[in-house]
Amino acid sequence: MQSKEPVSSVRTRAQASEMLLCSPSTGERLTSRVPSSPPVCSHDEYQTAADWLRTHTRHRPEVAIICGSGLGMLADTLGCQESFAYSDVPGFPQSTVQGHAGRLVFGVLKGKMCVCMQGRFHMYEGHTLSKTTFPVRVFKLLGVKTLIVTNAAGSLADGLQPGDIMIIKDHINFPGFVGLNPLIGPNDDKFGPRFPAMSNCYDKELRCLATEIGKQLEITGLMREGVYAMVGGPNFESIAEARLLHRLGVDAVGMSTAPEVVVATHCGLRVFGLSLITNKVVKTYEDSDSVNHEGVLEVSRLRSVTVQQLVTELIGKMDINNNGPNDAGTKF
Ligand SMILES: O=P(O)(O)O[C@H]1O[C@H](CO)[C@@H](O)[C@H]1O
Ligand code: HPA
Repeated sequence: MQSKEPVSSVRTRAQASEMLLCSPSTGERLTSRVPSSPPVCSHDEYQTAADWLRTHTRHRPEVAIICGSGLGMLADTLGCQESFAYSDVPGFPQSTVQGHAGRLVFGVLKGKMCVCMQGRFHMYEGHTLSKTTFPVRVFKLLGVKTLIVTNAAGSLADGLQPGDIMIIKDHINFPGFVGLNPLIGPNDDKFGPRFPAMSNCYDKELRCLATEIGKQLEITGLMREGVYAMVGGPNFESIAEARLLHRLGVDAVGMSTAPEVVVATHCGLRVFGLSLITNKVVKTYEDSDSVNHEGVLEVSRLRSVTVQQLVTELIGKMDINNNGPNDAGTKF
């Protein structure tokens, strides 16, 4: 049966969900934004940011690095630096989390042109997933071929201790299970296919290379491969949640990375990821320990030089022209 409601009073889905965010008594807006996937950024928005950066720097990066909590010092190692505050780059959101400076740093590392995000965006900050992953597509438009993601994470695996480095072999994108995926919305065919495979999203060759470099740096005792799981945050896990993750085979848990990697893989970037283990996730009711962000930042800073050495050597030794198994050819 057809609705008799006049067209002008038919609410769009966006208007209806907007109304749910208002107080039923006063009509006052209760929150500015919920982290659901749409609205998505348009191709023009990514292009505008990329064009702006091209006109403001002569650097043409081939490698992009996203620094996790407390790991921003990685950017300080770049030579011939040029940097921009996120607030100056069109379309970039703002970093709101301590330990994420909010600067985009261009420079050279071991002869390779790099761009480094000193601070990332998280879904729990209230950014849409499209905004959370915005820089990744901008990097693609700038000509980046390889993305290196780093994060701070809590360990569930018995063999992983605070200060250890976990090379990410695979991830579980828990928000994606409930429809919080950065690729939701109309597919932008210029970036990649509607249904991208995720079975090779952490490049095997780069993982092997990192393990070899770990041997040369004599840090193999600190390193192992594992599965990272993204949860929405911002609260840390309850004990029951920690036990569930452990039973599911998760080695380390954090509140980032998976959306960036999904978007990078979708547009054919080769990805390397590592988690710096900053804490053990509390799994027993007898354990009186509890995690906090300050402790996470402290461990990150203590290990940042080692992470820096590993990433620097990896960039130096990686073959920039090998785009890995996900590259279907650049469309720009
Ligand atoms: O994943 P990164 O950005 O390293 O940060 C991790 O550290 C914060 C919690 O201390 C969370 O944001 C978690 O995701
Ligand atoms: N849980 C979730 N995110 C984190 C943790 C953790 O224990 N440590 C650092 N980021």
